[in-house]
Amino acid sequence: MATSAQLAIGSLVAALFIYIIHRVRKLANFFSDRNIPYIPNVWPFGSSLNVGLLRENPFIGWDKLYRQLAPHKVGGIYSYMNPVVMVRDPEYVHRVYATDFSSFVDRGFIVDETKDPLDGHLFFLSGEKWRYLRAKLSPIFTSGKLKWMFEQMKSCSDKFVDTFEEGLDLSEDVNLRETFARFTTDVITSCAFGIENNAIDDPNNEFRKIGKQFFHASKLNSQLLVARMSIPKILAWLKIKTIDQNITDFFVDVVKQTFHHRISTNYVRNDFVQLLLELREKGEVKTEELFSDKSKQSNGEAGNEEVLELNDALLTAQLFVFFIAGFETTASGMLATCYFLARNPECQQKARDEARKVFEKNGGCDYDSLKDLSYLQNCINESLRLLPSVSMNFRVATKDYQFPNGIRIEKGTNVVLPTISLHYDPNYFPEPFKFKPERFEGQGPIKGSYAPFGDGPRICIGKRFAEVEMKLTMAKLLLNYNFLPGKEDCDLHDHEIGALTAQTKKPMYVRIQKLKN
Ligand code: HEM
Repeated sequence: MATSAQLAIGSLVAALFIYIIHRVRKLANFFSDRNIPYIPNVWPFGSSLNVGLLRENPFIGWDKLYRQLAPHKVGGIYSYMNPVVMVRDPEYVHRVYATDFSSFVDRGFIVDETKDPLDGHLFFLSGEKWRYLRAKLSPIFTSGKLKWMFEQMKSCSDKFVDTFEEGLDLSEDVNLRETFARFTTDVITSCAFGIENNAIDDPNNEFRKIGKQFFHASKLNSQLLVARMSIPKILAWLKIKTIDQNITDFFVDVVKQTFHHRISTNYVRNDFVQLLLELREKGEVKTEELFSDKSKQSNGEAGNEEVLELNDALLTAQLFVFFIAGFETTASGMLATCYFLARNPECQQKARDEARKVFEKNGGCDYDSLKDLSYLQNCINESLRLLPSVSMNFRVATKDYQFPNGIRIEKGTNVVLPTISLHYDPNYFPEPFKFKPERFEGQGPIKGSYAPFGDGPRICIGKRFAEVEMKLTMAKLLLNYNFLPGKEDCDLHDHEIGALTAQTKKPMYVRIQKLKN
């Protein structure tokens, strides 16, 4: 005879079993219950078995699902057990990014900045905290402020171009990934932390080592990032950290020392540290531009009510994200631009002629003359189309929402905006694998189809900064060097499995020739 304790345990196990079955069925029927076309789950690996088994880069795997979901405007996929809504139609994508932003404010990360001090940054924060911080930080990225710190960037750029050949074998095909990563590390450490770093010359540079460690392409790394967005509650519950402790310690220490030095010596420098100290002291950074970015224009609700204390921990987290979000993406953009210009010599020559004209007219390149490098800008845009540093963007529905075609999703549903897939879709970019900078002339691509920096109020805050950095440096490189194709092409559809930013498995080799001036 079973005792009452055994009966109780038995009932509990049975109840748990029934609950699990119910949950699994609910998840399995998630899309059919809502009449959303979907790619079934290969339980429990998700809609793409290769992605689930860590045999393929998640975004390249999902790009295939994008094509399988044609012609639907909205479709469903599973990331392991988690349903994710993929928005395929550019008009709908634009709604999620911009028009209906108030229903898609967040990326869906769950952070506890009290436990992980570097997690409380703009990229991860949600809701009111994000709104408050974005409104406070936007004035730091205005055109006026970039002009103010342009000299720091220019001096890194001059040094980089002057020493570009050092350590490179110009008689061989060259992979410039590391070269550009060292350069962009120096720019961001100079402009953000106010430190004259020297990653260009020193392969053992501390910032470079930390950057490499963070972006180390491990399968676990990229799965963790996807998991942080698709199953954030489980990760938070399991207390899984995504930033190694030594990285946290490094940044906390660097920022502490820098703040201390600035305050104790009254040293003033045109950089982000200075602006953040101003923000901490006065609660705001004065800006000369009324609408410094899209977040103020379109969400209108950019909060002023203090929901976050602008303390050292919060400011450290922002400097950390400027570093992490700023160097690898920009290096990847420059690498892609070099690679595609090398394979398109006429475009390269046209960009060089334009740069020569601008530099001759102005006796060099100042901040204001960068706007005259419009063809080069189109070449960079086209390179970021063919290899967007960030392959896909994420949002979570922050309210129940109905798409114009009647599909309804509830608050809390994960949404993916498939940047790379839209960039490769011949409906929006005819002959998608041809390098055609002229696509960006006039009206340019249709709304929602092109978003290497995301879009709407949550668009990349460093877009302008990155564009200035890339344009200035690419122009100078083109005036001094000719880029030729390497022997082997890379495969745009085969990315490193664990890379957080886009990274083709075969390197993007180029050949470099010094120009006789
Ligand atoms: C070519 C270079 C870059 C690319 C391609 C890039 C791309 C992106 C993308 C796709 C997003 C997500 C936008 C969205 O969800 O709509 C983003 C967000 C962000 N980026 Fe960048 N980025 C670049 C450079 C930078 C730089 C230089 C910085 C800082 C100095 C930066 C800081 C940030 C931050 C803080 C966010 C979060 C913004 C928010 O949530 O409000 N990025 N970036």
